[in-house]
Amino acid sequence: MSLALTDLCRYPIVQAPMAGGASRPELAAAVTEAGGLGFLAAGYKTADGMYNEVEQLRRLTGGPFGVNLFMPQPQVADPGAVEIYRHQLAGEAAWYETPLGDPDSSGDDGYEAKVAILLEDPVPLVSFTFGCPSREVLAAFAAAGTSTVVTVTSPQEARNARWAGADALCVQGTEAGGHQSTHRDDPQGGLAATGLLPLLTEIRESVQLPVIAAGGLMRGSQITAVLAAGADAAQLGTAFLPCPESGAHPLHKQALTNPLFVTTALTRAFSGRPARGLVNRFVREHGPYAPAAYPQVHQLTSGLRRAAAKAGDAQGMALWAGQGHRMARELPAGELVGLLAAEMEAARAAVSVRSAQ
Ligand SMILES: Cc1cc2nc3c(=O)[nH]c(=O)nc-3n(C[C@H](O)[C@H](O)[C@H](O)COP(=O)(O)O)c2cc1C
Repeated sequence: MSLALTDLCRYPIVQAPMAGGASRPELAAAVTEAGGLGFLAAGYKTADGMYNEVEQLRRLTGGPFGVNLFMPQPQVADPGAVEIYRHQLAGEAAWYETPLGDPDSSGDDGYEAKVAILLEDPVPLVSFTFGCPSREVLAAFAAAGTSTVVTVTSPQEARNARWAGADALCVQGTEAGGHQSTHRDDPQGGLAATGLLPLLTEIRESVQLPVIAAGGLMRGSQITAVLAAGADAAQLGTAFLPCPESGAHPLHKQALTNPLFVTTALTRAFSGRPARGLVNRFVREHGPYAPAAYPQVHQLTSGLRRAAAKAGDAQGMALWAGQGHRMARELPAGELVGLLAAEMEAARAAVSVRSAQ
């Protein structure tokens, strides 16, 4: 089965799955109802938590949607490096009056159980992040009538995903907010080497699969540009963060366009894996020292992140955002989808006028 996104939704606009609470069923439903494709994020949730959200979403819309799963990560981190980072974060724990998490607690978020639920009660689309599922798992989804998307950050990952049987790829450039979805974490900084457009072009030339482009896309004109470069659809995360239906923390929403947060960076500070977020005090102080240790660092800092959010301290929160964050617009999700579609149309018209001259 190959993925005909245009059969699934009116506009080639995918709302990115966003773990950590942003992509709530209300957000996914509003996007789907407006003619885009809404997504739920199952990462960091229990299998029951994912199931409840799927049921909630089904009550809100009869339209198509996707569910995103994190691939389980091998626990290969250097324990000495994690201990040193724990020592470094002791001052944060004292400041926020909260203990550091246990880095060795199981990082298993119930991948197998989630796969079993989604096979028993199929959804239209399932996407995978941080790796590629086995051929057996992808074949089982195909047999259940579910289309599969594997997120890739390099041509090699794209070829592997095609071999494994993915129906489509989500090509993620380094501009993207949140974690880089590299299939292997390279301690030297991650394998994702290029921005979206060159990566998209290279993958389109070597892998014949439908492609969803992701990373830094905030305006309809940018979506038109990636479609012209060979993408079948665009996946936007940061653009949907400020929507009233998004569950992002109010400080996170405000920070996107706050001139205090000028820039983003890829940092391991919060999770031990490269992820793009606004540069705040925590990123500046700890990013350079954070070890390549996912999910150990994620577990170590989980209480700190919660405490900073509770204290209303954006300088200690993980403010995931893509490079286009300054262009974020606070609109209801349905209106944002309509505006993006109108901007795409305007950009297409401008190009055809220019080429006719
Ligand atoms: C807050 C946030 C959380 C994210 N969580 C996930 C996730 O759970 N699964 C996933 O595949 N991608 C996740 N992403 C990455 C998006 O899928 C997508 O690649 C990215 O948002 C595209 O870049 P943009 O934010 O500039 O639009 C997340 C992004 C953000 C901003």
